[in-house]
Amino acid sequence: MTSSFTQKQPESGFVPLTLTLSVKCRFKSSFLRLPPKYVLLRPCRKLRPIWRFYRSNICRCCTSDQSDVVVELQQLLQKTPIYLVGMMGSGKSTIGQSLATKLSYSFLDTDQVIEQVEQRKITEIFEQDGEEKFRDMESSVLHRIQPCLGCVVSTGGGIVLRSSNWTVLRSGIVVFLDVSVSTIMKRLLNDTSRPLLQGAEPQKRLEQIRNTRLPLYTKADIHIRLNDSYMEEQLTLEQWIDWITTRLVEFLTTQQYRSPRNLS
Ligand SMILES: Nc1ncnc2c1ncn2[C@@H]1O[C@H](COP(=O)(O)OP(=O)(O)OP(=O)(O)O)[C@@H](O)[C@H]1O
Ligand SMILES: O=C(O)C1=C[C@@H](O)[C@@H](O)[C@H](O)C1
Repeated sequence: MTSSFTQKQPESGFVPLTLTLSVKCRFKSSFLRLPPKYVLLRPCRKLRPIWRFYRSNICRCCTSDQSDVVVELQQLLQKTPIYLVGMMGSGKSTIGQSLATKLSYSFLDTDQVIEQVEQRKITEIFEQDGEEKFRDMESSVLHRIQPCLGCVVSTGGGIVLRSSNWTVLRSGIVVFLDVSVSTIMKRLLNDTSRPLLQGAEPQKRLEQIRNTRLPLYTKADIHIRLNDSYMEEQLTLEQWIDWITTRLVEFLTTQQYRSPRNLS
């Protein structure tokens, strides 16, 4: 995709603008792979198709507003399910609900479905039946909701542990919300609903869990990561959603998309 065009020196008809796109775009990471050197303001007729391609593929983030991106994404998705994975407290349920609303998708949370089916809280299930039994329930719910066309599914933090779950996850687009342990600790400071964090030294436990699961989480199609806990806390929900939608469009319009998916 990096056409020789982007490396060209300015010629007549080009107005060189050494714009740093990061000034205009909120999230550098989604398009820094194709940094344009020159922006064509008055392209000659021969170059107009290239310019159109350039504008729609490289400067999407700068030239369109988010509603354009959402419409484009809906068309690209064709109801393909989106599975959010990540650590407890990474925001899968919170972000999932908003993302679903934005895309006119339905929203499902595997933890909530388990609690409704079992008529028990997850902490009670862990206490009474143990973690393995909970994992069976989680797996069963995930398989039963398939194919969840037009759904954003917020999954339990441990869904990635069972390889059989990946056959379902792979029927959609898997998005890993990677939030730092320090941010999770702040979010879940007074929370008692996550059984795995109820022992002593919850931060140490979170770090252990994250380290063990990271190779599994990173099997996701899209990895959403800021690498900066201060920024993580500053980002509004709307900004998280804009970022994810932009990354989804990018994913679906590049060769990263492993179509066709098994949606039957
Ligand atoms: N972007 C955010 N900014 C600030 N707080 C957030 C954000 N996302 C989630 N939270 C808060 O963090 C807590 C956990 O969020 P949420 O339940 O969405 O995480 P989760 O990934 O679904 O967790 P779990 O896997 O344990 O269900 C909630 O109190 C929520 O309000
Ligand atoms: O990370 C985990 O293993 C868990 C995360 C939550 O979503 C719940 O599924 C449960 O508390 C276990």
